[in-house]
Amino acid sequence: MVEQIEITRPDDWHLHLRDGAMLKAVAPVSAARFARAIIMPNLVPPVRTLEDLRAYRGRIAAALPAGARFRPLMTLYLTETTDPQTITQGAASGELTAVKLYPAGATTNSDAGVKDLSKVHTVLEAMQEAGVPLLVHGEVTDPEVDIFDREAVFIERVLTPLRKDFPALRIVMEHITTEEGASYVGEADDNLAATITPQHLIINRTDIFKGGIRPHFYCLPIAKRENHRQALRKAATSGSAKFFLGTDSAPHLSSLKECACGCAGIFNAPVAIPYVAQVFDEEGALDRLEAFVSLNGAAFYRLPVNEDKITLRKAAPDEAIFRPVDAGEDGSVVVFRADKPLMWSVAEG
Ligand SMILES: NC(=O)N[C@@H](CC(=O)O)C(=O)O
Ligand SMILES: [Zn+2]
Ligand SMILES: [Zn+2]
Repeated sequence: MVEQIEITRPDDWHLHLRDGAMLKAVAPVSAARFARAIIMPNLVPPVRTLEDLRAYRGRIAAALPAGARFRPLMTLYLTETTDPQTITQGAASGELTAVKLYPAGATTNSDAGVKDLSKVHTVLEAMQEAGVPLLVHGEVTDPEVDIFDREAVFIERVLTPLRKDFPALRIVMEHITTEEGASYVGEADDNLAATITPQHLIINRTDIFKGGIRPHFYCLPIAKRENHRQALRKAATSGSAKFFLGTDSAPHLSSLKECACGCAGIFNAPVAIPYVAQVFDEEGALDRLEAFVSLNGAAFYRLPVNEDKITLRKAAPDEAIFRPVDAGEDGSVVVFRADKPLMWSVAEG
């Protein structure tokens, strides 16, 4: 029985760090565990220009503890007025790692997103040309489409035509939640990859309503039926280089989740790696954990693999890991906790 493993330090390929007091509260949490992270641009207002991007990168740097070696990989929020030159310049200078597509209205802070994809064709051409990946929140916003079907319908209505129009564009389907998503990505060419979150490997839609409504299990895309969770576990542990960890750690004040119309987003940064280790252990795939959390994402983004290591141990973590994170005078953020006990912890690193 494996009791301890050493792996290359992980990266987080989908992270919300927010701004202001929240940024100060959560940036050190991710920096303590991950070497790098793709920083989501859905601030209010969003990160739309290279000036916005530089200013945000500066605020992130200022929120990190002295001596932290964490590297934020910056992204821009795609809008119908994004200038293709911004892409070309950002790619050339190395400041821009990726561009995020939010269908307008699909998720938290997506109002400034794209309503009509034909309006961003020249931007997508510039991205394809410069090798800048497009990260997609893959859900349609058509109110007629059931919330549990929005990802599968997105693949059919948006992703397939998009890939046909831009065959050389590198795309990450963020936080996949369905069997359809996993098999579509698994069967596609190497220009398409997907991130998977810890929570979608752990909870299904029934868990959201177990014993009452559970706002801290609510995120978008919403967790689906058990067969989908099983398909995601299979994809993550398959060894396929197309799947990698994106925590989608998305902090909201507990007051904004525990209310009549709670926000979508799960904060998991303190526990993401231990929970993913537990999933891989349960699936008998600990030998593939490093690929999922530390190697596959770097390969897709054409970045070097991290040099330092971390050690994971099969032992319950200190209870403090679940303590709500204080976000200043506005309140605190509840940490994701599955109903099943967590039996893995980060021992060193
Ligand atoms: N995942 C979520 O439920 N919420 C994210 C946005 C997103 O990643 O869709 C957030 O910014 O809160
Ligand atoms: Zn999203
Ligand atoms: Zn997200």
